[in-house]
Parts: sequence; structure tokens; C-alpha cells
Amino acid sequence: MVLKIGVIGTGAIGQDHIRRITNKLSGGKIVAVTDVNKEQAKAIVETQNLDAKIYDDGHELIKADDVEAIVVTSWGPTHEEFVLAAIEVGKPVFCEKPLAITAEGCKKIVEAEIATGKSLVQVGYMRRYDTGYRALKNVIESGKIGEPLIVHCAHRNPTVPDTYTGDMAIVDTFIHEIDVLRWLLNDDYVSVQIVAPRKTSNALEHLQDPLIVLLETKQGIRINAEIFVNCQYGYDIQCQVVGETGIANLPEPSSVVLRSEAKLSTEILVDWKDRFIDSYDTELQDWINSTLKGEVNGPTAWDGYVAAVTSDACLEAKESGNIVPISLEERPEFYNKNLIVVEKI
Ligand SMILES: NC(=O)c1ccc[n+]([C@@H]2O[C@H](COP(=O)([O-])OP(=O)(O)OC[C@H]3O[C@@H](n4cnc5c(N)ncnc54)[C@H](O)[C@@H]3O)[C@@H](O)[C@H]2O)c1
Ligand SMILES: O[C@H]1[C@H](O)[C@@H](O)[C@H](O)[C@@H](O)[C@H]1O
Repeated sequence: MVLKIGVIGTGAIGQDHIRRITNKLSGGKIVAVTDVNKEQAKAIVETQNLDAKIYDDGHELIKADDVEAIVVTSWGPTHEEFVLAAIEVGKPVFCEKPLAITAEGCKKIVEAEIATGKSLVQVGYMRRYDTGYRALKNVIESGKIGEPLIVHCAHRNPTVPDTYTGDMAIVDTFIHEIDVLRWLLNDDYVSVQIVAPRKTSNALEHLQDPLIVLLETKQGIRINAEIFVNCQYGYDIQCQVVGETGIANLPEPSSVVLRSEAKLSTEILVDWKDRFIDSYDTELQDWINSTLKGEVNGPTAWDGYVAAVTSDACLEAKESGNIVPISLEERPEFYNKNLIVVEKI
């Protein structure tokens, strides 16, 4: 059985996902694409030799008879309308992060999905599919380090483009930690504070870089996370969990250990795409497989909503310097069924 997929947004990650579905993964076929930049949509159809129709608009693509499932990879502010439209016609949808740019928008999606009674939405938080994070989660759940008490982490980019705004440190960069850490710890956040250390001379004038985020979870676990997007030396993701009886570290990406010129060295990656390339593959393969079975295994619309509520609180904390409470309602029963399946992939 092949899942007929329509892609909305053929920019950087849209093209990557089209290439991986077409050349690397199994069970999916791109039958439709659209982008406000029609030339770009045409170009990917041609270069990948796709047997796909180019639509003028995302809404037309969603309604097309031969499109069975939708991938949304357009700009963040457009996600909400496309995800809601897909839910309205009962089609499964994989939406790149963010699910919507406001918590209110995410909530609308959650309510619309629950109203259909069917699991239809997966959000592109791919770190949950990273083998390193999965191994770390297994260690935590095995009890080998006792109960987790503290998490130290760092999200470092070598540089960011001029278009990177101050809020993007949260909504574009730290959003990955927001999602993956609550999944890792099987917990939710209750408060956040953000403090600013001395500013690097390598950041653009408008950016406070680095930042330190201090999160507290319901179980009282304290997380301190450094966001440093002009660290110069590489793309470096660190995560260390301190437990009652031991410490567990996120594994480093595999790299040859080199003995040469009187030095012992390993390389550090510089591009986030290389760091998480396998996770994107696993994530989309899982989405195709589970969609064909009528299920959602990965991050749900509820996870997208929680990420949005948390990132809103982070933005407020960044602005005010205060400890900002993070309040969430109980997770709706509808989303409890996804909790077990995700561990099995
Ligand atoms: N999971 C991840 O690690 C990850 C990585 C990169 C990007 N993303 C997310 O993916 C999304 C796209 O990012 P990108 O880097 O590919 O951006 P991009 O700018 O390269 O591509 C976005 C594309 O969407 C198109 N578009 C915008 N509005 C549209 C509309 N109404 N209908 C159809 N097409 C429209 C644009 O023309 C553009 O081609 C963003 O939300 C981003 O946060 C996620
Ligand atoms: O869009 C990218 C991507 O999400 C990366 O994983 C992150 O490290 C970058 O900071 C962000 O700009």
C-alpha cells in the first residue's frame, strides 16, 4: 500500500522531505505539491522527476481526491489554517514545527482533532526520533541513575543569519529542547526564568546571546539550558541528566577518533541538518507507516500546544527577567493513547 502525499511549501525542509520520501523511504509517494513560489514547486517536481500535480493553493491541494495525507512545510504562520483544513476533510497531516504560532491557534487544532474522534495530526519534533535521545530515555527509564533531579543542556549553533530575531532563540531554537525534554522526563513544566550572561561580541547588535533558561518541572526537576547561537565552533547539542545514583549523557554523534600530529581528536558537526538527518528519516518513515495504519505515533497536536504554551512563557520570562508560571490543563484523554506507542519505534 502506498500513501499518496501532498506537500504544502517547497522551501528548504519541504524539498528535503520530498527527496527523502521519494528516494530514501518506503510506502509514500508525492502526488501533489504547492508553494506561493510556483517556480520553486515546479523546479522540485522536475528535478525529482515527480509524477505530481502542482496546485495553485494549499486548500485546493488538501481537498484533492487523490491526496490521502498532507505534509505542511510552509512558513510557520500558515500552518494553523492548513492543519485545520486537513482536519476538516479528515485527512492525516504531518506539520513541521510550530503547529501554530500561538497557543490559541494550537488549542483550536487540538479541539478540532478531538471533535473528529480520529488521530490525524503529527508535529515535526524530530529529536524524539534521534537514536541518542532514545538511548538516553531508555537509560532514565531503566532506573540505572535513579530518579532524575537536574538536567544540564546546551543548544549551540555556530552562527545564525541576519534575519534571526531575538524571539527566535526561543521559538525557533529552544523549542526543540522544550519538546524533547518533557518527552525525555515524562513530565511537564511549571515555571521558567531566563537570565542573560555577558553578551558575546560575535552576536548581531539586536541579539542577546547567549541565554540561560531555567525550567522547573511538575516533579521538581530543575533544567538549566544554555542557548548560544553564535558559538562559532560548531553545532553542538548537549544534554546531561543527573539522577539520584548516576549521571547519563546524550551520546555524541559518531565520529572517527583521530590520532594525528600529536593530537587525539574527533570532529564536531557544523550543520543541524547533518546532526539530525537520521531522525528526520525515521520520523517521516514512522509517520508514513502509522498513517497507513490510521494511527499517530509521534508528537501530537497536544504536544504542539504544550510547546506553544511553554514558549509563550519563555518569551515573557525573557522580556521580564521574572520567574513565569507555566499552567496547562490536564492532557485530554484523547491524547493518552499515543503515550505508549511512541516508545516502541
Ligand atoms: N524540525 C526542524 O528541525 C525544522 C527545520 C527547519 C525548518 N523547520 C520548519 O519548517 C517550516 C519551513 O521552514 P523552511 O526552512 O523550509 O523555510 P523556507 O522559507 O525555506 O520554506 C518555506 C516555504 O513555504 C512557502 N510558503 C509560504 N507561505 C505559503 C503558503 N501560504 N502556501 C504555500 N507555500 C507557502 C514559501 O514560499 C517557502 O518556499 C518552518 O515552520 C520551520 O520552523 C523545521
Ligand atoms: O531552524 C533551525 C533548526 O531548528 C535547528 O535545529 C536549530 O538548532 C536552529 O537554531 C534553528 O534556527
